[in-house]
Amino acid sequence: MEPSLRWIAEKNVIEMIDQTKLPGTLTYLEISDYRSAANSIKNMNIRGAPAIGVTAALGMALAAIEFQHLEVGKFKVEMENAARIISKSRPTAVNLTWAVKRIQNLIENNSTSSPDLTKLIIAEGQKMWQEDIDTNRAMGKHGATLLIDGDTVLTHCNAGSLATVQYGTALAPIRWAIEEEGKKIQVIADETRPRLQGARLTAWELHQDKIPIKVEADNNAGLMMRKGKIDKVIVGADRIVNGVVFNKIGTFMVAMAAKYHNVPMYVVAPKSTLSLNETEKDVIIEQRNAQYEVAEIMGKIKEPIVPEGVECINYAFDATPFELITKIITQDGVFSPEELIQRYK
Ligand SMILES: CSC[C@H]1O[C@H](OP(=O)(O)O)[C@H](O)[C@@H]1O
Repeated sequence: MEPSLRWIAEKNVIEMIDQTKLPGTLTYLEISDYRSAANSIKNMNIRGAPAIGVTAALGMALAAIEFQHLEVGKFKVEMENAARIISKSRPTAVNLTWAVKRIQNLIENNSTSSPDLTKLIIAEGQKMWQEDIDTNRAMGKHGATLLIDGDTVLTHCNAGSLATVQYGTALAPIRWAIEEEGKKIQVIADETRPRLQGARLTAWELHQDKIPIKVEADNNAGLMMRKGKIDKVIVGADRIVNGVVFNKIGTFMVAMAAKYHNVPMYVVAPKSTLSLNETEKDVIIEQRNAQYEVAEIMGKIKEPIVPEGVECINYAFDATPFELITKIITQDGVFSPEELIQRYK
């Protein structure tokens, strides 16, 4: 699976897979300014917590290029404005603001010229791009210790290569178990209404990589566990706060079913997704366009599936309490939720 985004140094642009067009067509967007980078996150051309984090950092590099002709005081003012616009593109995944803050810190800590700051920012964005891949592979190796030959693993949404620069978070242990350890793993992907990241993206990337994949309607998850057809659940995360994992809407329902059926529930997330000084009340759960996503399925159907005049509800994430989580895997290892707090708080 190729990277979901890359920096094209010869042209100073971000090239990204346009995920709104998958699985039908593989097309690419060339992003040449920071406002377009912010829009690509908001419109979910690129999505997934780590992927939008790196996109945000490279979006800041595009802003620096645009304003490097200014004297450094004015350059910094423009960069603060760019940081604000990029940061507000989506509210829930903490990787976005984490990435922007990392670039802002670099600007604050370097009293040099605008062109030199620009070079530093581009280099930092490229460094974050590579760090993401290395982190994902480390999580894959750690998480694969939890998988045995012959496992059937349920996943929800897409926390794969397309949700990161490459290799994925939740799908990383599956990739590692298969590709590095030769284990046979069957993946079941929840379609994941309303944006269908499981059906459209997880199925596409795993099928591309010849990893056994089946798609189920979201409501099948509980019965599949009751029938003993699911050995483990692995999901990603958008923000892990003290006591709660925020992830794609529907994760909480899957976690409850897993708890009821004693199916291990694993969350895979890099440290950049941790925000342990926060609690649930601090987190904004994104609400997206309900008519477009719920009633019209992003324009993929001939007519809405909801009667005209009937309002739809569309939270994009939900909150899963630690008591429903068996293990959380980061690049440092495998932790119980309690061990995670001890390690990182
Ligand atoms: C490793 S991706 C984490 C997370 O991001 C996805 O959300 P979205 O597709 O809305 O960006 C999903 O919640 C994944 O689990």
